Amino acid sequence: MRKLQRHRHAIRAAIFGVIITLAATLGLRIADDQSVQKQLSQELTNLQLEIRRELQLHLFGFSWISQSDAQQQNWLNNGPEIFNYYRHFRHLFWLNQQGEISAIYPSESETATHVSAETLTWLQRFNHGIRYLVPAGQLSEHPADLLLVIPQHETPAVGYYAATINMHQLFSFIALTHLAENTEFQVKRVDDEQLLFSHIRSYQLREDWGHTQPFQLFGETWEFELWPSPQRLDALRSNLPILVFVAGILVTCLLTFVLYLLGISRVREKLLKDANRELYDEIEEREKVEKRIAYLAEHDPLTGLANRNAILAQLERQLQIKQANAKHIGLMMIDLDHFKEVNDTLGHNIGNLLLKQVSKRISEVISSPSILARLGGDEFAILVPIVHSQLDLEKFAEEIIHALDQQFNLEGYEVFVTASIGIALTQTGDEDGETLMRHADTALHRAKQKGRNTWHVYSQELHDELASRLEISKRLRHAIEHEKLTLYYQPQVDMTTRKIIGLEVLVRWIEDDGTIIGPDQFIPIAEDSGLILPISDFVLQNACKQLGRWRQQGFTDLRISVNLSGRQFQTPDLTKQILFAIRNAGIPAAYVELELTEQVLIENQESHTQFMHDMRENGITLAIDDFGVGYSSLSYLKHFPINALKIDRSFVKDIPEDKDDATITQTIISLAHNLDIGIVAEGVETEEQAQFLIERGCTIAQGFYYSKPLPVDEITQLLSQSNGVIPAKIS
Ligand SMILES: Nc1nc2c(ncn2[C@@H]2O[C@H](COP(=O)(O)O[C@H]3[C@@H](O)[C@H](n4cnc5c(=O)[nH]c(N)nc54)O[C@@H]3COP(=O)(O)O)[C@@H](O)[C@H]2O)c(=O)[nH]1
Repeated sequence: MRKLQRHRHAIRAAIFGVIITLAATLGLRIADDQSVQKQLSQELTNLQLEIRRELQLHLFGFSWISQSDAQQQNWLNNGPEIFNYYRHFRHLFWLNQQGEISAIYPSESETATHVSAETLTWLQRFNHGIRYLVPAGQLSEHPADLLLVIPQHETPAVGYYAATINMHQLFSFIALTHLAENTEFQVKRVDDEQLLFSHIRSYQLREDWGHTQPFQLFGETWEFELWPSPQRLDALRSNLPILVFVAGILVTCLLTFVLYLLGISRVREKLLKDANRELYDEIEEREKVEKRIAYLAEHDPLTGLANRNAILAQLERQLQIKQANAKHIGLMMIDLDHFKEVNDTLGHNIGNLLLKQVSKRISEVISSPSILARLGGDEFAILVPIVHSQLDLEKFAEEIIHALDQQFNLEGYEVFVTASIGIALTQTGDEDGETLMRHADTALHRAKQKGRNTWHVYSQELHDELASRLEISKRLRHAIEHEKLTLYYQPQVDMTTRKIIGLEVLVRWIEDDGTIIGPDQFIPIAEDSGLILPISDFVLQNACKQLGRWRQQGFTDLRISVNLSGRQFQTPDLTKQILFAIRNAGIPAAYVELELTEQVLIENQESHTQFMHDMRENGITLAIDDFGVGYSSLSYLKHFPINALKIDRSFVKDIPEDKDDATITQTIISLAHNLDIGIVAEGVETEEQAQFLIERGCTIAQGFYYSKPLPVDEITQLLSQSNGVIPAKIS
């Protein structure tokens, strides 16, 4: 259908062309046929005229003869001459008044001797001297013959001059001399349809092409008829209609073909145009994509800021062309504190809004030629190409922290966010961009460690410290693999009876030379490197097994407290791991307590809540370590199934002298009582501290006053002595 549509002009031209050609051909053919009809009619008229002329000739000739010599014998004597000149006479004869043929030429002719009375009566009506042309009737045996009669009623001649005309011969002569070739001709009498003459080879076209004309005689009417044979008709007809038809068809075909070609070329043109347009669209699209790729290669799609690649490239450039008036080039790395919680609790859309607004606020603080970039996630960087002193950057960092200090309104949510900032400056001028980035990142890490919402400047000391941490990390891995870790236990004592009721498990690293490295020195490094996981597993497994041994020795009331690291919560099977250790050791879960710091607890509240419920369901107790130094909000206490709070030793250290610490300690004890959970004081070192705590209702404590952390042998010995009651003073 579409193809037909495409070639509609060619189809129309073909149809119109054929119609016009046919119409023209038909019109010409009709006109031509009319002209042929006219010609045939004219030919018939001419034929009749010729016959008449021939008859007239014979009539005049006969009159002249009859008048020139009225003697009947004489003109008959002139017969040969007359026959020679007027060739179509058949007979000349004289009829007397009685109707008898008294003389005839040629004399040997066999004809009737007299006419009938009827004919005679008929002849007698003719006037004297007037010529009559009538059918020969009984005076000739040839029905077509005519009779010329001139009545003579005066003497010496009384009778009739008569002559029969051989009409067949006359017709033949006329047909021979005046009838066109291949033309059919006939003469018949109208009255009886008697055929008088025929010059016919074919009747084929008679019906359609026959022309008739009457021929009036005295007494009867003949009809002349003429029509062409097919050959004559072909000859008569003009070739013009055929030529017009052929020419019309040719022109139509040519026009149709041209329009068809035009149609094809139009289609091709359209296809070409479409292809061109598609190509242009594609090129345009590709250019857009390329621009987008180029843009994305240097920009962060969310904030529109420069990205890591762009700022690194800028940094490299600035390092190369360091300006004369700049002492240093600075790089600040900014990381939002606890951004993950915003994402987790309010969703990614709000998280994205926050990132946009943070980037806006920081942009408002910085000025040219500094460049702000988003490195990814919640991490931003600022390149400061001209730095006169470190102090400038420290002030700048403060400004940024201050700018973020105000709440963010994000689709109805009020969100507070702080940032940690790592600062790095060029010192030697030999630093490359990657190094400066790494330094800023290291400083950022330190700022986080410092408690977040602060900044830290990268320094050689920091570098050395990190190098040392790296070294420790390597040695620690080696120590874990070669079982250089051991467990110490610090008694938790009922201060009223001095009886050991539990033991906190504390890990130690014994070096080959016997040096004991405390967990303060390696736990943070282990947490950073992930080594805390195998360490924690080692501690838990061995502590449970040791409790199992002690229980076998009869210390069945004893409870162990094991510290959990925040990193452990990132392992999916922590619950399984703990339950396995307990079951593997064959100890009741109720004698195992897990200690978590407030900080660990607050991070990932949801997963921790589930974990803590799992623990409680299995009978394991939970204590909050270092209570009071972490978060100001205490509402989380409602949500977690906690068994005990451990008052941080920083509050215990200066009681009872320090009124603030005394108040805080008192408050924590009251809080635990009100919540109906246990309370343990950490770091009790003096009798006064113990007394203060006991008087305020805190009876369980842990501290050097009762016992330092001890290896398993010493603890076993201590437990065995005095049935687990701590002597007044041990050192
Ligand atoms: N995740 C794990 N953390 C562990 C593990 N073992 C220890 N730790 C944590 O390391 C921190 C340091 O522990 P440590 O050096 O063993 O110090 C403990 C005690 O020695 C110390 N303490 C106890 N009483 C006193 C005292 O009277 N004075 C004083 N100056 N120090 C005292 O306190 C530490 C125990 O504290 P806490 O855990 O908060 O109860 C420490 O934070 C350990 O938690 C481990 O296996 N896994």
